[in-house]
Amino acid sequence: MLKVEQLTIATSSTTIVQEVSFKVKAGEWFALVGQSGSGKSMLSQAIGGLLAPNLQATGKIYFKDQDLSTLSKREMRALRGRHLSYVFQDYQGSFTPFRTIGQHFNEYQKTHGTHDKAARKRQALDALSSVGLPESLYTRYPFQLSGGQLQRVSIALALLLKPSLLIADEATTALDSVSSHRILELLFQLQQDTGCAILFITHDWRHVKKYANHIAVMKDGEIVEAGGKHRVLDHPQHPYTKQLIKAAPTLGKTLPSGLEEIQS
Ligand SMILES: Nc1ncnc2c1ncn2[C@@H]1O[C@H](COP(=O)(O)OP(=O)(O)OP(=O)(O)O)[C@@H](O)[C@H]1O
Repeated sequence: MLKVEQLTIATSSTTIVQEVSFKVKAGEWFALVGQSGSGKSMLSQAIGGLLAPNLQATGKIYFKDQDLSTLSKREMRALRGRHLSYVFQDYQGSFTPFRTIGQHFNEYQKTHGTHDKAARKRQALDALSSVGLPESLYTRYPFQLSGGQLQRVSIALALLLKPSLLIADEATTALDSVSSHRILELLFQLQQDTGCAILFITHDWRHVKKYANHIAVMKDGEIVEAGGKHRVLDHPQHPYTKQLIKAAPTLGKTLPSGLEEIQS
């Protein structure tokens, strides 16, 4: 579904992401972990054509076998939202303060071609209830919602058009642990329901352990190790992966993945 090949991202003076390659399969929960500043967000932005203008990307990104570098800005905009969407850590920044939640849905739906007004409203109300929110929030303003509710709305918007890939960049970092747990359970449920793949960027190994199928570990702009969850968590090869896992006491004393040892 997503294939990144030899992707390098640089400014005129510094290389930030260096020759990164990986694949995300349909329906998979792919976790990208690594220290702050290692280039995870930049990588995720490059996939959707969202890099800042001072950054240059080289290499190839294929989404469903289509080379994204061949798409025009317009085609890329159409792809975002419909086939590939994002949930960001800074969910507040995705909302315009003096527009109701309903208006946010409306605008998004119009951009992506749902022309019938009644159908838009019905779809938006259904989307709110799919993320466990009451329909009454439709007429509220973003600042009248809690952080957890607002992040639910951004998930509802991100999944509205049933994308096949959702990029969740530190989606729960700004939430308290109860809200964060609920949001992840919701994402997991929605992933089961819709079959979308998730590229999940996180610092939190508990979430990796619980939800990921596949893990890639990033350090200083490079993927230093990647593999299935069991392999990476229980039998890490790279010293940096070993160090990160060791520093995550919440993984417990049994096998870090919590799975049974593989019998060879
Ligand atoms: N537009 C930009 N121009 C130059 N450098 C940038 C730009 N945006 C980000 N950076 C730098 O690129 C590096 C990688 O940033 P990025 O946000 O991808 O890291 P990250 O791994 O996602 O970190 P975190 O986990 O803290 O979110 C950082 O050193 C950051 O300061």
